[in-house]
Amino acid sequence: MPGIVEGRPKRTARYLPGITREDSDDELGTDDHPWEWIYEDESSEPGDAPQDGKKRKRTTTTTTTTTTTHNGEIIGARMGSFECYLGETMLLKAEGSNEAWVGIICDFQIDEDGEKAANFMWFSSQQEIRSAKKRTDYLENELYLTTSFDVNSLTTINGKAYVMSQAAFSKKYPGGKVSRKAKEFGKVFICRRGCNTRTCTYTDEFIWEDIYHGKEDIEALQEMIRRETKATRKARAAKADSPDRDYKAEAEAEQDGDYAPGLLRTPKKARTKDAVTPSSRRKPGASKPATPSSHRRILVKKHLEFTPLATRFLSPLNVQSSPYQLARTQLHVASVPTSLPCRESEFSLVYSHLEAAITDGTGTCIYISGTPGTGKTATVREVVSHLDAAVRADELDDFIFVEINGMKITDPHQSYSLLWEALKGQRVSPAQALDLLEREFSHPSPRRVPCVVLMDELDQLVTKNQGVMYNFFNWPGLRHSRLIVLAVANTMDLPERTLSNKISSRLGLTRITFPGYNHEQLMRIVQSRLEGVPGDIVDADAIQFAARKVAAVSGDARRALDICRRAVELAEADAKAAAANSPDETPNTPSKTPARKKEQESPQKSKKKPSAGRVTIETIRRAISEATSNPLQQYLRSLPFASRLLLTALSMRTQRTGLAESTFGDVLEEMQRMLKLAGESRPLTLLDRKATAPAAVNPATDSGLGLMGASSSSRKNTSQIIRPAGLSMAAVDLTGAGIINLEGQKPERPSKMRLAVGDEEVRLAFRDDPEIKAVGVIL
Ligand SMILES: Nc1ncnc2c1ncn2[C@@H]1O[C@H](COP(=O)(O)OP(=O)(O)OP(=O)(O)O)[C@@H](O)[C@H]1O
Repeated sequence: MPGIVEGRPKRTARYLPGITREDSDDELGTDDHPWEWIYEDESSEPGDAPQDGKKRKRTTTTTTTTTTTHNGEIIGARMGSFECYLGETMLLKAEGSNEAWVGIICDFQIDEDGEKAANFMWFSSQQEIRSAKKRTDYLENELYLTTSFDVNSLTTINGKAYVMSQAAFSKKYPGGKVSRKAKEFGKVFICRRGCNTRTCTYTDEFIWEDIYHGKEDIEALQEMIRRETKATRKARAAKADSPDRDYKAEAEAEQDGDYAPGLLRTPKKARTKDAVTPSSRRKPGASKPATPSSHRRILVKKHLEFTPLATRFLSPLNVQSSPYQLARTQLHVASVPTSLPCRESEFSLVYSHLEAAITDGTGTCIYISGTPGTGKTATVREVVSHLDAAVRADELDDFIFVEINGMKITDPHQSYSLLWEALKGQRVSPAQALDLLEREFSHPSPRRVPCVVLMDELDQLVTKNQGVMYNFFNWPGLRHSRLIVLAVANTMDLPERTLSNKISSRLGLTRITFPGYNHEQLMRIVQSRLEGVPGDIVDADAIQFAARKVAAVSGDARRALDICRRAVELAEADAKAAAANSPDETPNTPSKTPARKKEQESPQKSKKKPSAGRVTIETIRRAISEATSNPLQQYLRSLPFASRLLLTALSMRTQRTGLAESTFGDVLEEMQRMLKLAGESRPLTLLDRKATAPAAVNPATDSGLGLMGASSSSRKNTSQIIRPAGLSMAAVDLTGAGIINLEGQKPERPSKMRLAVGDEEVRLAFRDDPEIKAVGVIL
């Protein structure tokens, strides 16, 4: 097991947070003995509570595969003269951490690493309970029994712990303290409550000696804690009232980790978390995932009856004085829509994966891919905000959320620092953070709150050795991490390309692909953004026209929204101009104009609506042509062919790989590929106006910088060339104009290059370029 102390525990004083305790090496002795199983002898009584200190007849073995030679169950383990039994309370410790844990042995088994291990039911100290729900009445050495289990190697055992009620403690230690000289100093704890540490809910007070006598009580104890800590959770409150409620079935279905008391009694095969799929781990009573359009009522705790003025939220309807302003605001890509039409199934899928992982306390990695503007980020954020609402409504266990955007950090390694800060609130360097995260995720910590990480623009987090991507994909699979990674990228195969097929298939990513929107979907998206805008200022066919134009190219909602927003601006300007010409016309209320009134009263009579102040097909056309005739577009279109081809190849490469950065050599190869395809499908009509000496070069056989020959001998007549020097010059010119960023003064094959303008600008500029089309490129 990574990170856990192997072999002998260290002889150092260790502390349970807030509770001083001694190291227990004295109990385990100083010699390195192997751990041996202790089997129940047939003549011994099954289920004796080991805490009573009775000795039983037993047999032992040091091998892990000889269970068949023993008829009895494994009831304990021995290292030298130290023995521990099922149902006993133990102290455990972990390397690199000051923490020590107290847990009850529920089961012996062989762990995933083939080591002798035990499944522990944990106690928690009050320091480890997050949030403001900490109790204020805790005692110095008080522990809360939790519903969390964890399998740990026996080598982490550090001695025995003694748990008792407050009354028993006072009776045994009338002075209220365990003497420093006593053997059990630092190992005696009071337990009077159970706690669900992830929801921070507590059971009523109990008397430890009444409820726990030994291993036979574990199951009932678990059920009691689950029942009592759940009773305050609204989603399950109704169930608690049901007389038929089957706590045992629930307890089994809701196990943290894989342990179900009574189910796993032999060490023959350690169960792994992969044995159960996330969907089959869903609780029978768990709420169904909400879809954005389901409008599920989320019960949010209400503490105050009034909202202080300073934090009152005003609806845009109250602050937007005109329908145009409202439409512009709602169509803006930065505005957060109330729902995401056409993404219901993707929302459900992401929601159910996340809900299951948070509930089960497991890690998972979901890889989300799709072309730009297909709602990947918006959907994930929507899911997280619904999950957050569920937490606040006590329907879901608490979780931490952190967003890491590859575009917003200067160095991919900063992701480590961001994650550590989200987990612990401490700022450390990336190298330190990596070290701390490695330790954190490889150590058991049953109280760990699940962490959801959105890694957006993943392609920007690619590093030379792919360390960042590998770690973020790998950590969720570590048994103790409770890390849920949502990796968002534009291409489906980024993990395979950057990490190799072998590694990425081992990582077992859950993949969700977001397809581009078709025109009907884009129409619905725009229409939903215009809901509540008074005045009917946008024609339905105008929306359809915009949607069709965008769907034909990209299926990008961002682009459709941008075009429509610009069209609204144009219509608003028209309305203002019309109002200036006619004092009766009020630009803010187009429907109140006499012409509009008449038109609304008898729509049949006036077939053609007056366009001033409305968004019509014509307005959309203007918006599109404006977008395509801005100075950047004009500049791009006026570039020489070599530059246009270079940019096209770079854009193609960026789209194909999902990586913003390519080398000059990669881009040349991309051109070679394009030309080869074009050469196969149609005669080339490449023109390099700067070329002085046309020459035929076969693109299929030529390589390197001389690849730009256009044709084989059969197409000699149409062949033109672009010289390597032309391409290098084009790259230098484009760098100077700020269109691309290029590493170094002069392009070499390994020089890195990337677009410094939006990829969509390049596609827009050259989409209808006849010479680019002739190369067979469909942008
Ligand atoms: N189904 C939808 N309904 C409403 N708005 C949407 C929908 N899908 C996308 N949008 C809007 O389109 C814009 C782009 O969406 P988003 O950023 O989620 O796309 P993305 O797929 O993450 O793109 P990129 O890969 O470029 O980051 C946002 O303003 C978002 O609100």
